[in-house]
Amino acid sequence: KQQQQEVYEERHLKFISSLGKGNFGRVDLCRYDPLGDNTGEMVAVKQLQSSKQSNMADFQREIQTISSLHCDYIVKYRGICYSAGRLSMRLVMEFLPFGSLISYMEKYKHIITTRRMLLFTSQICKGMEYLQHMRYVHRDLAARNILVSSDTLVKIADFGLTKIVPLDKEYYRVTQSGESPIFWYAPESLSEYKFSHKSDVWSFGVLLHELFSYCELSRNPKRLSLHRIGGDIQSAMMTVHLFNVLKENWRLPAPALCPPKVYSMMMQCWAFNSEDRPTFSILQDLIESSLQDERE
Ligand SMILES: C[C@H](Nc1nc(-c2c[nH]c3ncc(Cl)cc23)ncc1F)C(=O)NCC(F)(F)F
Repeated sequence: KQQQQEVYEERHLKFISSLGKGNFGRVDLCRYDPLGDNTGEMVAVKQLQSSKQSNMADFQREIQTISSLHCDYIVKYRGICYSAGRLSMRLVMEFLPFGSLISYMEKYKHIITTRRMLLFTSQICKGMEYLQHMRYVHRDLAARNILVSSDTLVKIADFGLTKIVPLDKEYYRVTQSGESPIFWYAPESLSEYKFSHKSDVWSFGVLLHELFSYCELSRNPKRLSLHRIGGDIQSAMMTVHLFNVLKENWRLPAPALCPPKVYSMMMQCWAFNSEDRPTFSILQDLIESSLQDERE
């Protein structure tokens, strides 16, 4: 078993390739190779792009969050690399070789079974149950933030927008909207910037829609929503128009070939009133029941 390392020395962290860019950060594939013989472990290393004060604080919080999470269905924290000289530090995480769920589904959509998609759904739901137990609200649950560890294991990643729900309230209210993934947002998040476990359940429903649409770009939530509200709306009005069509009970249409029980699950996640949405543990039962229906 790989030992849990806390501090990584920059001189042994060998850059291999860039994995992608997030809101304010960049993630690279590196080999941590203290022996210098290319036998070291592969790791995913995240660093800030802009050293703006506010981003530094958010990055510190992201590190604080991910280092406190210990769950099979959440990407593992490995440690920290303090860059000599540069004031910013780097977050070292486990590297998941199969990449994001979006690229995985595009590549394997012709051979992946409904049963396997329900297994992935169940794992994400378990990860979210754990996150809720820790009083964290993810706020950016989407297929782009799910990583594939193997053909039978996916994990939740990217805790850049994650917040802790205060003890005396059931929700977290955000001040600035920033780069908002509004097409994954619950109505109360669109209208009042309120985020809770129940808004994470709404986003989980949208993620389910992505998954059962095989993460096809032509069927993605943003494109389908823009088609409904009219693509020429300027962005400031987008939130208002999206809220209004949701208020009038428009929802993302059932993906082709989607099992009725699965679409029904999505629709329950998309209850307009947050208290009418199922908890992640109720969703787990619904997923188990759908799994029974799907013989491999
Ligand atoms: C900015 C980075 N983008 C990407 N990362 C990876 C990746 C493969 N394998 C990985 N193993 C550990 C990590 Cl942390 C990332 C990757 N692949 C493609 C990307 F575009 C990222 O963090 N994305 C959020 C999330 F991790 F949820 F997908």
